[in-house]
Amino acid sequence: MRIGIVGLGVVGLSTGVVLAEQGHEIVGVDIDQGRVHGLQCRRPPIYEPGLEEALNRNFERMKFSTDYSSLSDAEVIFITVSTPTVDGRIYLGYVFDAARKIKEVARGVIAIKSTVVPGTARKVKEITNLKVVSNPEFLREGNALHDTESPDRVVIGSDDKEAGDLIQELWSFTKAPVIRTTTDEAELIKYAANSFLAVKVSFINEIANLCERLNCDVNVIARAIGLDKRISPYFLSAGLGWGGSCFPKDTLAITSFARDVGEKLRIVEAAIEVNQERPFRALKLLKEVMGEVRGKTVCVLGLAFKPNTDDTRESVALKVVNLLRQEGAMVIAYDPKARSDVEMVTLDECITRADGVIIATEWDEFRGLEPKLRGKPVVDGRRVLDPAKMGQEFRAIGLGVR
Ligand SMILES: NC(=O)c1ccc[n+]([C@@H]2O[C@H](COP(=O)([O-])OP(=O)(O)OC[C@H]3O[C@@H](n4cnc5c(N)ncnc54)[C@H](O)[C@@H]3O)[C@@H](O)[C@H]2O)c1
Ligand SMILES: O=c1ccn([C@@H]2O[C@H](COP(=O)(O)OP(=O)(O)O[C@H]3O[C@H](CO)[C@@H](O)[C@H](O)[C@H]3O)[C@@H](O)[C@H]2O)c(=O)[nH]1
Repeated sequence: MRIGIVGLGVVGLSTGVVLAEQGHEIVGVDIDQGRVHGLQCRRPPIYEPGLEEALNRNFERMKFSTDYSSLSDAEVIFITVSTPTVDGRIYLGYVFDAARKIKEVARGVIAIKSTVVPGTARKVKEITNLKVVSNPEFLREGNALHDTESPDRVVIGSDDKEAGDLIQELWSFTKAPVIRTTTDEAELIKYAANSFLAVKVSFINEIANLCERLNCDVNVIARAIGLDKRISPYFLSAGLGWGGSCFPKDTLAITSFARDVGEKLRIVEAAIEVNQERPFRALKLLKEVMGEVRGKTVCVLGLAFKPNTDDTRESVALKVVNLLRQEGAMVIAYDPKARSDVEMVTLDECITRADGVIIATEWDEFRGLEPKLRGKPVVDGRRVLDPAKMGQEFRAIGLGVR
């Protein structure tokens, strides 16, 4: 099948390479000239494990362009453009812009993969007069290709049976359970899933706060409650909180959307509030072991919002950096992949030069650093170190002082 992809970020590219691997012809369109040019030269614009290799393997079946007319004979067109939150509300301008341009050139079925509030697919149908299916994406960055090939479920929201059947057929190779819904329900499923996961992390972070007051370890609590199948062990890692390109914007988008239709999502709003406090928590713990940070050099280990990505969007690590700077500290940082406006140094230099250290992302490289870090004021914000191997000047999220 000839498949169009509009928006070549992590979602568009993962969808593209995975469907190309299944033998489909892919036409990718993006308004970002640099991004398209890089892809034409086999260079992905982002770091995602396996992406460059998959792009090279399937390059013969993948075309990239800034010109929407290349979508003219595509049978299915995925919309995978950004849907940022602006002033606390979802901004759908990129989706509607894509829809208007698709309308000019194409006749295929539109499948919306971007995360959008309920009612958006119906609006895209009004704009384009084409068949529109909501097919939300649940991939995680760092695992994007695996999650696209082997999702836990495929959600297909469609008010037109034939169009829904076509998209269902496209993903049938995944063997994942398929949930057929209305477009509004499919759109809401995506927000309910992300909100639930964000709530789960904020919940364990509140228990972590309590553990710090007591002689308790949140990891012990999380392990024990996670063995209850109804709770499950996933998304129970206490730390500096959730960041990234999805949870922060999606929880804001759905809470403001809910308010607009007359409902307050109190639990999701509380989860946001808990999350906003996380960087302050890191600073509080650091001050406990090194006193005021003014005039001192603090090393932040990890800038990406989570390991195995170079993505720093809404990264809590960067919020910690800003907070340290506001307090008058000089900040240096090390991250295996991510970059920022902070002075970047090697791992060894970061540790040697620092008066204090905060571990902000749980890169594997940071495990086993106890001998190098012992004796320095250290805050383990992601629980990668063994507290038994650290000295007095050590604090960890969710660990009471013993
Ligand atoms: N990042 C994730 O892990 C993830 C997972 C599931 C769902 N989502 C959702 O999928 C969507 C895309 O996310 P992403 O992280 O891939 O985004 P991204 O910002 O990395 O990429 C989006 C791309 O869309 C392009 N674009 C914007 N407007 C366009 C237009 N009118 N025409 C053509 N191209 C246009 C941008 O130039 C950019 O290259 C968002 O709605 C996001 O919430 C993201
Ligand atoms: O136990 C946990 C799990 C996650 N996090 C943090 O939560 C954030 C999000 O992590 P993760 O969900 O792994 O990353 P994303 O790639 O943002 O993926 C989420 O957001 C995507 C975009 O909507 C969805 O498709 C995915 O299903 C959903 O997991 C990160 O900052 C993590 O550090 C924790 O603090 N503790």
